Amino acid sequence: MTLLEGRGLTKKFGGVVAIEDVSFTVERGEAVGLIGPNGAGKSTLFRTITGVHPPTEGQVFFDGEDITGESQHEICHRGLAKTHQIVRPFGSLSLIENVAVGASFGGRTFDDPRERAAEMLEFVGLEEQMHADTGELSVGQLKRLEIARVLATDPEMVLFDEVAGGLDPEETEGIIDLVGDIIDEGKTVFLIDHVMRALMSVSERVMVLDNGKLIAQGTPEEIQNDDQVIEAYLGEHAGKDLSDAIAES
Ligand SMILES: Nc1ncnc2c1ncn2[C@@H]1O[C@H](COP(=O)(O)OP(=O)(O)OP(=O)(O)O)[C@@H](O)[C@H]1O
Repeated sequence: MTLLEGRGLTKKFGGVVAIEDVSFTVERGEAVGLIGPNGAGKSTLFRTITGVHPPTEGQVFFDGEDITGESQHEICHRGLAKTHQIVRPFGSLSLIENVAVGASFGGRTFDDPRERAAEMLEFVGLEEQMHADTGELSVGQLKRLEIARVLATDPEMVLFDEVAGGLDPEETEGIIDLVGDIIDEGKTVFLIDHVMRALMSVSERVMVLDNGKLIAQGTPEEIQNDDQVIEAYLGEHAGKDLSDAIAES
């Protein structure tokens, strides 16, 4: 059953067409990856879905309802949440306080937001740092904190925007394992990542954006052998084929 659907989504910034006529569906419980060269429109698509900015044209449906034009807050309350590409916690608050604030975003009420925050921090492996200052965290730990913040809102579906960006290989593996745990818990997941090997290891299906257009979708294996996808990436990794780009990512 379809949980998220985009119909003819276009987003223009002045003369720049960031995404153009993008239509897609994500089924309940599915894990879908979104790839594409730099500037292809991936983050814009995620922001358009989650109410950061409304589409110029087209509609977004979540759980059968038209959510086009709703605020981030309203969309979060429906159970559709997104991690931020650049994590900016409240520096003056401890980890548990940051996540407890997250638990209240979207207007959801929990009997004890701190208890919920503590559970989420444990789930992402930050229980020992619960009362620490966010300034003491590594990039990998900040990404885990961001995941805890989003999970605290009790989403049915999570959009991960480059959750492995800027991490070393070991941290990347840890974060991707965590995304795998979230998928195993039954959440529907849509994720962008430049670390394609990692993305393909957790995605059942992969969609490809190039120049704002959805040019292909299929299983990770189909995508790696798709001529249009290989061509889109050849521009970025001149002289290499897609499998090399994936192996090196
Ligand atoms: N707020 C904005 N104002 C103006 N132009 C924007 C804005 N956001 C995105 N763009 C433009 O839209 C296009 C798509 O950008 P977007 O960040 O969505 O691509 P991306 O695929 O996520 O790229 P990357 O992989 O480098 O993060 C780019 O040309 C970008 O400059």
